[in-house]
Amino acid sequence: MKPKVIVYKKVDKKVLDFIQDTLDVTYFEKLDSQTYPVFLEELKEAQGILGSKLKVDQELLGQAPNLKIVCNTSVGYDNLDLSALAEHGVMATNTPDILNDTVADTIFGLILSSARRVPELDQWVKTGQWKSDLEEKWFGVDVHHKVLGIIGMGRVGTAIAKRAYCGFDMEILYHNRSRNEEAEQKYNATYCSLDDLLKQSDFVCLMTPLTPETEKLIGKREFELMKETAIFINGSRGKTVDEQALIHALKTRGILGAGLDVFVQEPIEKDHPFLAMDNVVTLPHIGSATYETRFKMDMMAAVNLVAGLQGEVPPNLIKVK
Ligand SMILES: NC(=O)c1ccc[n+]([C@@H]2O[C@H](COP(=O)([O-])OP(=O)(O)OC[C@H]3O[C@@H](n4cnc5c(N)ncnc54)[C@H](O)[C@@H]3O)[C@@H](O)[C@H]2O)c1
Ligand SMILES: O=C(O)[C@H](O)CO
Repeated sequence: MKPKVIVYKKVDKKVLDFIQDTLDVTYFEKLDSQTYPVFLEELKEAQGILGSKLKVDQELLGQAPNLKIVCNTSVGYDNLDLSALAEHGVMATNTPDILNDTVADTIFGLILSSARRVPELDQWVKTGQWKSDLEEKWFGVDVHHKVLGIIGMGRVGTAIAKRAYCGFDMEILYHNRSRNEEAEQKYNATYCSLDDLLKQSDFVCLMTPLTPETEKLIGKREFELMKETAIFINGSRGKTVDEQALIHALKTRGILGAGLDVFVQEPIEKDHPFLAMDNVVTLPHIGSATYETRFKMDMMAAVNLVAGLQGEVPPNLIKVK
């Protein structure tokens, strides 16, 4: 008998076929109020689950007595309680590296669109306001030859540094848990303290995982250290930033603007202050959301699932420190 698994996100047929070759799949295109109770029922038998964002904690694991592996289709795994997983003897995997370039492209989209005010000007043109030469009040700021500060110079951070250095002649500062030789040697990145990075950067880009140490890493004090002309970019997780402090910094022009792919609450509340601010560019957590990359992430998660349930070490096993 094939081991039972649950896929709880929409995946390409090729991914589903690959899993079904060796495993007995229950498939939910999404989890919502209708499908979640059925998912919980199936979880009692499931040996593996594949999907994203689901909070996997003591409570969920308590309802999954046969579970052996949880395959996240994301590189970030702050939705997983690693110590609870270890306690229950359940493996977990993620999808690193294959999304680096796609996410770095998204981050550059945010940098460019906030610096050159693309969404604002798009609306200005489309609402018929372009009737004469552009007035100075609509000008943006340059990106090229500016200073980019990257907090979290890991896999994605390094791909951002590559674009900044090779494509935009930017000077790169970074702050990280350890030195990143590749970024230093290939992209001339300079390691510095968090405070020096905040004081000197024209663009501050946050790309750390969400952990107890990085929760609200950037708050009132940090925004006050930034230049009044700085643009803040968040591609990590919403909770790495104190959103109230960011709102204050933006409203009081303590910083020039922000480009955000992630929020404390996703989807964002419809009356959230960011949505009424011209100097904020918002994206709906689309860092890796291209057809090509999402397909590769799903297939990578599927390979992990199959390997884990065939008694192999899954290629992207998350190590519990
Ligand atoms: N917006 C998106 O769609 C999207 C896409 C991919 C990744 N992400 C987020 O970005 C994170 C990073 O992804 P990655 O693949 O580059 O991970 P990574 O592990 O390769 O890099 C993260 C870096 O952050 C550093 N770091 C961790 N804690 C730190 C701290 N307290 N201070 C300074 N640096 C610290 C680490 O040293 C590491 O170099 C993910 O965990 C995820 O949350 C978001
Ligand atoms: O961590 C990731 O891979 C992205 O944020 C998608 O969830």
